[in-house]
Amino acid sequence: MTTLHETTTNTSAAPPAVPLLELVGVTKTFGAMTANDNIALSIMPGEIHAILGENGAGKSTLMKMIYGVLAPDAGRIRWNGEDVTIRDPAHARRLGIGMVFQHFSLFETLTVAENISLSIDEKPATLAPRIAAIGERFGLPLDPAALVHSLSVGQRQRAEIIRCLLQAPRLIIMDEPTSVLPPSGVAPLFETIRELAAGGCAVLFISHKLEEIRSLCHRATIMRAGKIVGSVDPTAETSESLARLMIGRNVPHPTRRTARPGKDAVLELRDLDHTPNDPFGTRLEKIGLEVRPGEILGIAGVSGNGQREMAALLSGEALLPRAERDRIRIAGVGCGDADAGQRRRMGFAFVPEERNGRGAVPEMSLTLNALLTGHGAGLVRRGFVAQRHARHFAESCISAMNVRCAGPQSEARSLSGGNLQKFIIGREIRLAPKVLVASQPTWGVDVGAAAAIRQELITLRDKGVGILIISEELEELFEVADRLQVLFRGRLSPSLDRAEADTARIGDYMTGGFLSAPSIATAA
Ligand SMILES: Nc1ncnc2c1ncn2[C@@H]1O[C@H](COP(=O)(O)OP(=O)(O)OP(=O)(O)O)[C@@H](O)[C@H]1O
Repeated sequence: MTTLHETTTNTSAAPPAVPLLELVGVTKTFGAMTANDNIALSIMPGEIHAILGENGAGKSTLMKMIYGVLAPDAGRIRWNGEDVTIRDPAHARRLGIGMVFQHFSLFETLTVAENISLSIDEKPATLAPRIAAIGERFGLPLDPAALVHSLSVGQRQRAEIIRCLLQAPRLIIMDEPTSVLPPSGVAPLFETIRELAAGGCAVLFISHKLEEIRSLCHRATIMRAGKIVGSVDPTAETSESLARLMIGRNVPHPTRRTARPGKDAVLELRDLDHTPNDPFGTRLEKIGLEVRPGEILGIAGVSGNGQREMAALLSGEALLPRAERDRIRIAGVGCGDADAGQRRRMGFAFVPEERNGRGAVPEMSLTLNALLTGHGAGLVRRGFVAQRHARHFAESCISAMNVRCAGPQSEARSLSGGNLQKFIIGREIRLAPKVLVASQPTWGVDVGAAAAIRQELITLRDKGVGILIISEELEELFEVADRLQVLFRGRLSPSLDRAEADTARIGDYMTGGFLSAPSIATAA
């Protein structure tokens, strides 16, 4: 293993290069939890530097200190060879540090341009064409006039990335920037990053996608439980060896046997047309699908093609008129007009793509978050919360999913992104549903935990549960789904068995290839 300095020190007579950013002995604790322990790190101008680590390893905490969101308890931060105390994000931006957050920091009721104008100090009207232009140039198309609450997670992340690029930073911190980008958006983003680096901008890049790190980054620093455990040239590693360095063991691959689905569907959408209230939403047309007990149906497609609208209709967040209730059926019973609580009582469980706000209440403890959807599962008795049961239930989610936290009393917001996701999945699985709908189930989750979640989903399927997974990650769908359908511009493709669903076929469907098929064209 080489160290950073071995690769960056110039052996000629040129003066030693000064790191753009240097961390010396940086430490941060939260109560008894040491999130960052004596961190030493240096980044040169023009370097694309990956920070790798399991969920909860301390990556985001470290980035937040560099961006002035958190203050270190000990240690020094040096910028361009001089000690600095980064007081807040505005100070970081003045220094030339930009950050794309994993949890979005956009105001929902403002437009994209209004949001960006808050940190750029330029009028939304003059910003709008620049936003459109930079979006166009970097393959991140986005309507500057769109209200943020109407955007998908992927589109919100685009807004964050564009905001950061507009500030022309000298160091750009990207916390899982590709996790919700469409596959076609990754290559242009990498081109952007390479261009930025060629111009001398340093990039700190956090990702759980090891192939991305191998193809993009010059160095990778590996963190485990708050400490740096290594620094490598990722191009000289394989994904397996990087994963091993990160989690300290080989990553298991989920095992599965052929599905033996039951006959009668546990979830059906029949010829469903739906125009969302949101003017920026996607209209759904003639959506039809069936999930039987003991099978996993995967919905592939790039986010923004109706995934949000479909998830809202499935979960009961958006309702159909009573006359159309039969277009959505759970275990054969029409429920299109039933609210989320009624559907849950019918055996429906749901993992939304947004863990904060929809999947969990950030300010509440994990026990109370377990109660949110688990109250019907014996956690409330005679109108009173059964405290002990609720705590045990939360504890069982924590231990089964290996959630890194201080215990069931921890507030949801104190968990790292991936750990909160693991908790939410664990909670929904433990409700013993008849049907589970999970949207982007492993978004932001490390490779080891993603494999564990996929295995849990397969095990749940084998117990006879019908599962619908909406995911942008084709690899994931190929690993867990028994059948696949693709959502494109609010239309759902015919179903393909996993054996017939190769990347080329799905890719064709993802660009609307199925719409020219005679049966669909007629239906249109
Ligand atoms: N505000 C906070 N209060 C208490 N604990 C916190 C707080 N912020 C972070 N932690 C804890 O610090 C540890 C490191 O969290 P951090 O978010 O830095 O991890 P991460 O490596 O970015 O994980 P992920 O890959 O899941 O995003 C976690 O155990 C987390 O629970």
